[in-house]
Amino acid sequence: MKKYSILDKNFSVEDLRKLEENRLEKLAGEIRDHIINVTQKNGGHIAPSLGVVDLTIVLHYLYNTPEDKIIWDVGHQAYAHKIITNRAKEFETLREYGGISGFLKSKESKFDVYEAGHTSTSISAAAGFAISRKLSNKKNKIISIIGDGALTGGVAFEGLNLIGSLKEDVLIILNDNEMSIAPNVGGFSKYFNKMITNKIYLKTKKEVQKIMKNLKMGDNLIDFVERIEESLKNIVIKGAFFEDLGFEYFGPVDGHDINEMIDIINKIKNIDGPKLLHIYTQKGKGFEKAEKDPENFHGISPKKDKSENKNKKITKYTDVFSSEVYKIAKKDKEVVAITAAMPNGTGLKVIRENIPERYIDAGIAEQSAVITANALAKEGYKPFVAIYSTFLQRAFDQMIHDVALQNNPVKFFLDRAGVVGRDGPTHHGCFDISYLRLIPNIVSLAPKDSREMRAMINFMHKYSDGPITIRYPRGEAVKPFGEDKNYKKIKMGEGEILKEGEDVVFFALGRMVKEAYSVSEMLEEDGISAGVFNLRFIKPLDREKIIKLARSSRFIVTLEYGNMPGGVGEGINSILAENGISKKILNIGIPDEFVEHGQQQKLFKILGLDSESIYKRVKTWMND
Ligand SMILES: Cc1ncc(C[n+]2csc(CCOP(=O)(O)OP(=O)(O)O)c2C)c(N)n1
Ligand SMILES: CC(=O)[C@@H](O)[C@H](O)COP(=O)(O)O
Ligand SMILES: [Mg+2]
Repeated sequence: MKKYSILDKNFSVEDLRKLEENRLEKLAGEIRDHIINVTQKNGGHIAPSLGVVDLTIVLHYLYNTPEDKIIWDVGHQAYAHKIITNRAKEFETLREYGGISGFLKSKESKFDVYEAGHTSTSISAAAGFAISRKLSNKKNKIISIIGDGALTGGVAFEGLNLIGSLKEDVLIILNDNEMSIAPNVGGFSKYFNKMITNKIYLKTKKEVQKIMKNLKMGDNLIDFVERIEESLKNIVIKGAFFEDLGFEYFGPVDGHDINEMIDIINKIKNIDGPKLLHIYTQKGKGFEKAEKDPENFHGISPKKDKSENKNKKITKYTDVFSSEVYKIAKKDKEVVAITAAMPNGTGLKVIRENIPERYIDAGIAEQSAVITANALAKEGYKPFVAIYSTFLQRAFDQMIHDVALQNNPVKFFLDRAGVVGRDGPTHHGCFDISYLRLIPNIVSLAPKDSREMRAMINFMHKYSDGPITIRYPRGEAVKPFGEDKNYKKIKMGEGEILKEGEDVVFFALGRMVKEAYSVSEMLEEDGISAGVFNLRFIKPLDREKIIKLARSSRFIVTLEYGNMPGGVGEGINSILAENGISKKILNIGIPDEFVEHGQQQKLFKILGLDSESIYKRVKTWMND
């Protein structure tokens, strides 16, 4: 037998399949070490990935991947999959610009058969692959792995519903670790828990099956079995939820017992039709700190970021939101805080801990969270809904059909707006400016700095005419700057003139106001008089001041931290066109393409959004 090392450049998935079963545990240890070492340096989803190392080995050991398709839900737990599928060395570049992605990427490997980043898509994807397999007369296997958290997302159930009716050969593996990012919530979570812990149920089910097997026609035992079944009805019927949907249910099985998993998967592999295998695992398995605190070790920061910020007192936009919402909620009993499974990331943890009666975690169910908030607002409550920009995309229809159409005063806090960094294109919050601008009735804000953000949150709290949103980026908040004597006076639809200038005027939004301000100072040094207008509102735009300033300037530049199609730049262009103002206009923002993963500041620069790049671009453009 060839000696193996997972870091050996030539180690391949074929080598794994040649290993004796009793060597797999050692391999699991080696893979865990590699994951721990790399994530300590680069950051990343350490706990979810450590939890499924054993399962990943078993799947690649038993199945003929990539012909047999393994679909990972989210993909944040797929580090072992990457390492096993011939990327062990490259894994050292995890989440670096140009390096290995933190999620699945088809262009990275043919083993990454389906890309994700948002949860709960793996079951519907399996349905698509199963239909394709049938239409093309293929025989490959299809396996989806979904976490208990991801199974709180409605689309997962839509997928189950479809596969159950298709009756195709698909194996869904439910990886149950009782954790979403935070402890998992909701009825299903309790239900799974019961299935794992209810040993009586498991034992008795086996007993009943044994009795049934030995039963002969006309046997008096029929009465006896019926009585047992009757008394167990509740439990057995509950356990049969997946079976009623058309799946054969197996488990629960210890997801760290490689031999047991090999055993059961070998047994069920060739059973036709939809199957669900329930495994239970420990998030963070093999790394003590992560096992003890899986919530904080769900995803960790890169070492570099940690050491850079060690002695710095930084205030993040999330901190500003968190402290402000807490202050407001303490005083106002009508405030209800709502998250879709992200109490930590959004900063709502403080409400969970201090005002639990007015804290709702809807699960990974953005659509449901938005509808719930809408009904609460209708009843006179003040829902503060905190959802990342990227995840609110899931609830686009609810924003239109429920909230905006009924014009209820729901307050939305869109964290991670703009480029988030290492998570990459599935997570960048690039589209909210465009997708919210097109919806009637919704007022939207973006703060230029932390002080303005506080003022805006208080403005939102008092605003009761309809839905209102605010967007802010991931990470450190811009420190208060500018004259800004009137910062407390946020008035509906009014922007703020920060600086006047006749040569060029910058209409800047949110995070970009600071850059515009710096560029204006650089231009002043070149003798170019530059004005800066802080838009404050994405919608409604301050038409009056925009027209006035545009008329009094020779050049116009718009700046936003979001994708440009449908953005504020386009909004300003149309205001100017409507008013017959024809001047040279430059729209700056994120171009109409997906942005790769990498360090946040680096991406900001690559996109040309930093003041140096803008300055150079504007100077060239003015001279063209
Ligand atoms: C639509 C959507 N909302 C929120 C998230 C953020 N998120 C990523 S992983 C995760 C928890 C997933 O839990 P589970 O599926 O049980 O996987 P585990 O991390 O426990 O292995 C959440 C909430 C997301 N990726 N997609
Ligand atoms: C996998 C996933 O979707 C989350 O874990 C996400 O990576 C969190 O992002 P933040 O680190 O910005 O909270
Ligand atoms: Mg989980």
